Amino acid sequence: MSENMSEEERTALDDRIETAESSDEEKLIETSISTGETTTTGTVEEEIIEARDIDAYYGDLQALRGVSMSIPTNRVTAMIGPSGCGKSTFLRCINRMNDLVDTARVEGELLFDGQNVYDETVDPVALRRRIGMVFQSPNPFPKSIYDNVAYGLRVQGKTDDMDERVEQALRDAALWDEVKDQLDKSGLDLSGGQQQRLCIARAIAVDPEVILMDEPASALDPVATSQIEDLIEELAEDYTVVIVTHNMQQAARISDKTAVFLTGGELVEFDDTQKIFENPESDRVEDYITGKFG
Ligand SMILES: Nc1ncnc2c1ncn2[C@@H]1O[C@H](COP(=O)(O)OP(=O)(O)OP(=O)(O)O)[C@@H](O)[C@H]1O
Repeated sequence: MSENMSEEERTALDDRIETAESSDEEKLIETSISTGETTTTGTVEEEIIEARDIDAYYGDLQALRGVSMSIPTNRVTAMIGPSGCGKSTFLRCINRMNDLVDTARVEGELLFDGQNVYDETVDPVALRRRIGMVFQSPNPFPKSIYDNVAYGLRVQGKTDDMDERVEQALRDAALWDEVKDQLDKSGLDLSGGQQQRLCIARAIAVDPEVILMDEPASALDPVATSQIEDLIEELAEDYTVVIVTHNMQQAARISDKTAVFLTGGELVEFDDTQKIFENPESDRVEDYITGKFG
């Protein structure tokens, strides 16, 4: 419980806890005092990532302008907005993938689990183990299904119980039943949707805390897209998922929080998904959501 509460606040809180009907409600209140934020729907969430005033540049081009937001733990957070507004750039700031672009530069603070990922002491490779990524086009390695999943585990020296770990990752990615009898088959011989679930299995095999997804279903047909959407919702029980999507209906269907970026790399609104889609604060967001532009 917070040390900085006034006597009055403490008494008010004690009253609330006493009258809370269930122990779950008590837990909710407790969480709000330690780290959480109360959302527009009254739920309380812990945050795992906090962006503070992030500016990002590619050479002279400014791709993000003063972006600040807190991303809740074990939820799906969607980034939407018109083409070129900086959604992918923001996603790639989170696990420092932009380091791989020579001209890219990031200013501001991006806290993950309380530490600025841009601190000199942070090893980006170790960071990316904790914050995995799934890309737009499925990109399995030209290896067997088994080896695709085992790859990251071997790199990390986690070679004990390998068969169990591979199976678990494939199960968690909702692919096991389809591939369990053909684990030696090349990952490239799977369908597009299966390949993307294989990439998700590869990402989760190394047990990250956060999974970043950059339009993970945009190259897939409607059935495969729906499977990926179901999977994303399931993954959020164990992982924090941050997804960039062009598809507003997809964001509305699967995300808990939505960030709306508009042209010029500005984050215009960030809130509970329901609020963004039903009653946004900003007229520009309203126009975007209702298809008046973008
Ligand atoms: N590697 C790069 N080098 C130079 N400029 C880049 C690079 N990547 C992105 N940009 C530019 O940065 C801006 C933001 O791009 P970003 O890909 O983040 O937008 P986005 O909202 O994800 O777009 P889309 O929805 O089309 O994928 C754009 O003007 C883009 O042209």
